[in-house]
Amino acid sequence: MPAELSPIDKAKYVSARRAVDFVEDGMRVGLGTGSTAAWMVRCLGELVREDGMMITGVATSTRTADLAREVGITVKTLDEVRWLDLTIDGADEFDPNLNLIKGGGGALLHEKIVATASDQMIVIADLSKEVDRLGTFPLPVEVIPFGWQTTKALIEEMLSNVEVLGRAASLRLNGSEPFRTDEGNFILDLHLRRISNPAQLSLVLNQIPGVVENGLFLDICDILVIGNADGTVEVRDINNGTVEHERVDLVGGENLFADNGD
Ligand SMILES: O=C[C@H](O)[C@H](O)[C@H](O)COP(=O)(O)O
Repeated sequence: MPAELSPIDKAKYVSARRAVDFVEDGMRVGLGTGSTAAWMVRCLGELVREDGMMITGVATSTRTADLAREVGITVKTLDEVRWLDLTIDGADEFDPNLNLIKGGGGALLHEKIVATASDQMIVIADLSKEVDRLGTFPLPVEVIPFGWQTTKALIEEMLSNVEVLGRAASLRLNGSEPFRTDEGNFILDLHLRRISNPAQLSLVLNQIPGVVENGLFLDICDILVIGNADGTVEVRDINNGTVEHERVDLVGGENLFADNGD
């Protein structure tokens, strides 16, 4: 008897299940990182194993690559594939224009490179990620370890010149050590509370020496699939302005549950 999913896992599963409907045989697919994206990788693996779908996955983190191989997806590097048909990924926040904050799991750099290399980006999320204005979730910024305290001070100084409510930056830790990204870099989390001009902030952040990339994903997401615990999903398409409501069968998620490791 499969285990019952928690409400949050039901929401994540149905968003992931609906999103993989966009994947077609032969596609090159960017595979996001995080707990919602892990559901998507599991769903895709099922399509590969049970329906014989042929896809090539490009993973945005080593943990996603490991999971994808485990479930039967062929994984290649972005340099082998170059361009992707679509990327499916989670988000930490989304606003009404489908602008995002990402990087809660520290994978923002690879995620942004992969999403930018894709014809289409589909974001999967539950309603807890919806905000009127970005900034409640601390904005992750990937910085190189060399001189990171100077980089942090430059970021905090810059923040006094842009329209945000908070100004503090904190070094992300893994236990007592700095958290390391897949590139060996550090993450500074910016506690901004409200970002009035995300485009301006993204530009100025990326001009600071030592900053590699920031977690603002602006004008990159094409379709957002919001999952709910009752099995309903909302599919918002920013390009054609449509919003559709559908229902997804939850039983498939319970069968996948035992294996969903992220
Ligand atoms: O670095 C991690 C990614 O940007 C994730 O997609 C994001 O943090 C959302 O993760 P989750 O689906 O676990 O909430």
